[in-house]
Amino acid sequence: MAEKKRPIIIGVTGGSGSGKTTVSRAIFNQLIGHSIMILQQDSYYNDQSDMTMAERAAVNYDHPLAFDTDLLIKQLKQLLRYEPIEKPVYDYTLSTRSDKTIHQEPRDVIILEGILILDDERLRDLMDIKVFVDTDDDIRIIRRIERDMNERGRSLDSVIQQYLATVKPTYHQFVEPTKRYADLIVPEGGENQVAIDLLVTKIRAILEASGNKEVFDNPDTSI
Ligand SMILES: Nc1ncnc2c1ncn2[C@@H]1O[C@H](COP(=O)(O)OP(=O)(O)O)[C@@H](O)[C@H]1O
Ligand SMILES: Nc1ccn([C@@H]2O[C@H](COP(=O)(O)O)[C@@H](O)[C@H]2O)c(=O)n1
Repeated sequence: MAEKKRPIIIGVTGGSGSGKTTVSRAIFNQLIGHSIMILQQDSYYNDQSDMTMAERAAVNYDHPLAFDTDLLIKQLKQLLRYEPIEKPVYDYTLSTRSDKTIHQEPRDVIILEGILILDDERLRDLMDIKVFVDTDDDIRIIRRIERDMNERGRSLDSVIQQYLATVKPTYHQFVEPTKRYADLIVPEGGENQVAIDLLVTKIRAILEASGNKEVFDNPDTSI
């Protein structure tokens, strides 16, 4: 009996500021016209609406327990059955989930991106390709300072304090060790065109092997 078609999941991980989002978007952009989406693990940070801002500021956001991984797995399984999901929306300035959700239709290719997606065996087991974006700590902290001050409403002091107290030690405790689960380790992130081309070629091959050569005339270009 022919195997039932199912979406493929590409996991893209690495430390904060390593270039995960850049790599994911580069893959997405090369496959526009195919049925593809990006799902960010950050959308699945725990809802903390019952906590004070002081309590939220004390949370370690780089620890596996900061995420609602059960919800992420539940929604990934829905997408794998070609069912739509109501994706949570995370607010970094308030450090909690917004009361809005985004309706997401299923797609043939799911790029799952986040710092701890390879830490949980249940998530690893759902992935077809696992990628670790490898970027030195000093480059990542410089990028993070710029990003958190410009986009996440943080002060320089708070970024440095958080980096030294939790981001850096937790990266070395939980994120960096997941490199051993990766099929591909990508130095230089979004600038590594060879790695991105290899990934896109592999994804196209998987899609063709599964009889999925669908290309849309009016592609969905939103991420
Ligand atoms: N290879 C690269 N060279 C220079 N800047 C990069 C590179 N990759 C990413 N960046 C920049 O670094 C910042 C963080 O990258 P991003 O992809 O958002 O990282 P992550 O998703 O891992 O936190 C962004 O401003 C991005 O434009
Ligand atoms: N309320 C929060 C939630 C998360 N963070 C930090 O975000 C980082 C993960 O996002 P990337 O896009 O950088 O991969 C993670 O390192 C958390 O420390 C936060 O600061 N506040």
